Amino acid sequence: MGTARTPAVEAVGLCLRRHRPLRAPGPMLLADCSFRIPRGAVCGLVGPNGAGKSLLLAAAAGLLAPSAGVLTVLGRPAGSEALLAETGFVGQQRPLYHRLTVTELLSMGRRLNPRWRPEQAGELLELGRISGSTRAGDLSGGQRTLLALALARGKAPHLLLLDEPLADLDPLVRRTVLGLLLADTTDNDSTVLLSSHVLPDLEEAVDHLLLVDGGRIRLAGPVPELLAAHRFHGSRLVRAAGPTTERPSLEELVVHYLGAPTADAWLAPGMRPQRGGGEAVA
Ligand SMILES: Nc1ncnc2c1ncn2[C@@H]1O[C@H](COP(=O)(O)OP(=O)(O)OP(=O)(O)O)[C@@H](O)[C@H]1O
Repeated sequence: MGTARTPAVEAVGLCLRRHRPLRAPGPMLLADCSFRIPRGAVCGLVGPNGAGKSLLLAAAAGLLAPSAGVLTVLGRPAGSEALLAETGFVGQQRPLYHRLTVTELLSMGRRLNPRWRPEQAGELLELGRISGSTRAGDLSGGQRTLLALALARGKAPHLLLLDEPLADLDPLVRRTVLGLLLADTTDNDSTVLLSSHVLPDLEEAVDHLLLVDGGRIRLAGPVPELLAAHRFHGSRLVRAAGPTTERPSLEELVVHYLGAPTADAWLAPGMRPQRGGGEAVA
């Protein structure tokens, strides 16, 4: 495990190409992404459909190898074996063994994970009124999401990577799940990186934001810093500090950047990776 100052996730010049065996290199899916997410953050990952959010999460989970650049998770190269116990990943497809019951899956989680916390898994199952004897394949979509989240959270991981975990949860459950994840950052010393298109939910829960578009990082920073660096000039959003009354909401800021795909990227100083001597990567 890294020191307290080691970022939870750090990418320097991260590139990912479409893999095309025995053919010329495929198109670039993630291009020269550089950012750092500090420990303890709840970081929202946003961007349009096809932006590269799932790829970034899968790369951090060690499921896709970078074509170039460096991706470090909790101070180790992404994909290191030691990170298996330290990270929890819930992919968009929620892969579960459909023929196994909830109890069997939980027992597998307990046997495979040295820091298994049954109560952390149990809280999420209760939210979905999920019984242990049900086969995973017989659960509803939202219940399957809660089971996948329970298996990831039960590991008490130091980094949770969640791909659209809120999409099929009802509003009350969504709010409760976000509250639990937020509490985990203190109780478990964990960091959460979660992708979502539901901006009002994110606005309440996240303290950091990463906006990806076309495989590139467009915005990265603590939410208060991002908002303070922009202001409304009449109805136009401009990049300049101003009084709090002229600052955009998180949703307005994200929508502005999505509608202006050629606008320069803005990375808060604390989210730029540091070179060896502490110099920030531009
Ligand atoms: N396994 C794969 N092989 C090749 N290309 C892929 C693969 N998965 C995704 N892509 C491509 O990479 C790009 C980014 O996809 P990704 O799934 O990361 O988008 P996303 O931001 O998560 O989108 P959404 O919000 O729609 O889920 C898309 O152009 C997609 O076609």
